[in-house]
Amino acid sequence: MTGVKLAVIGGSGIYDIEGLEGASWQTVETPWGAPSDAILTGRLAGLDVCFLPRHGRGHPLPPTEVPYRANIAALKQLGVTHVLSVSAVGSFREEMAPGDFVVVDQFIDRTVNRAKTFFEAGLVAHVSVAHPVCADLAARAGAAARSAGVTVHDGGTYLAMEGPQFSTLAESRMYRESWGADVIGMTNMPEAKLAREAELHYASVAMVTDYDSWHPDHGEVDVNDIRRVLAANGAHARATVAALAADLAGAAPGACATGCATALDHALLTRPEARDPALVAKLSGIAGRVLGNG
Ligand SMILES: CSC[C@H]1O[C@H](OP(=O)(O)O)[C@H](O)[C@@H]1O
Ligand SMILES: Nc1ncnc2[nH]cnc12
Repeated sequence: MTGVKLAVIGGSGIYDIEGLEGASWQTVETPWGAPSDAILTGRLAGLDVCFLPRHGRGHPLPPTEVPYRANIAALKQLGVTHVLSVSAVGSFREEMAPGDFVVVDQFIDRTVNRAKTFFEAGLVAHVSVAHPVCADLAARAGAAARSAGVTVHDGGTYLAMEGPQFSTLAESRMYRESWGADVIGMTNMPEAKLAREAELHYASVAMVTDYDSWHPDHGEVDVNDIRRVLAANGAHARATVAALAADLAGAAPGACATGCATALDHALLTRPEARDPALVAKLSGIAGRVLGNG
């Protein structure tokens, strides 16, 4: 297949992927600084694949300090078209049990301390994130996880919190009972929004590690419990990525129904004569398709 390049952003507990042919760690710089770490590139099941450990190898970066813009910009610079996030989450639903994967289809963004857009003063853009994940990539990711033997839930609302502390009991109950969230994590926002601005296909597989703090039989969240579930899930995550790569290599996805690759078509609001030339140049790697400087 031509043109498809898959990136995997590995969350907590996933700092590497195995089996890449010709694997090498590449250092990448972007106009928004360095990404979380070097990026592993190679081929998997016949597909060009990149891997970026979101928190860096050894997990030095807390969720607030992850350089989300640099991460997405670096992947775009490497020619990535499709991004799969693999993340640890707490569950608000009895049936979404530790060990299960939830293929997220909606987000509630409660993060407050992160740069959330590539488009600043001098070039304003408003993309739609009504449908924040690529429906086609999400369906493929769900099928890949099922083929790896995982219990998969198709669809779910991911509440992105700032962290790094876990939620209070009152917050946990509110997110679950009043807000209708299904899972909670600290990283998929603004990542998904930035991926949309960069016209990348983005999907998120949320690996349930705990029941947050609402569940009467499970007590509080404990990082040690999370670590244990993550260790058990590592093989499932790797098998999911391998199956997804094989699927993408075997069937050329056309334009997706979500419109990820054309998100900027009608998004730029600043008139050409009012644009900041320096920002226009800075954005060439993200928005060159519509700015004409890509
Ligand atoms: C290890 S528990 C909290 C931590 O794990 C998740 O990270 P990621 O989404 O990168 O897997 C969660 O969002 C928190 O950052
Ligand atoms: N309960 C939880 N809250 C926020 N992020 C998480 N990551 C894993 N479990 C979590």
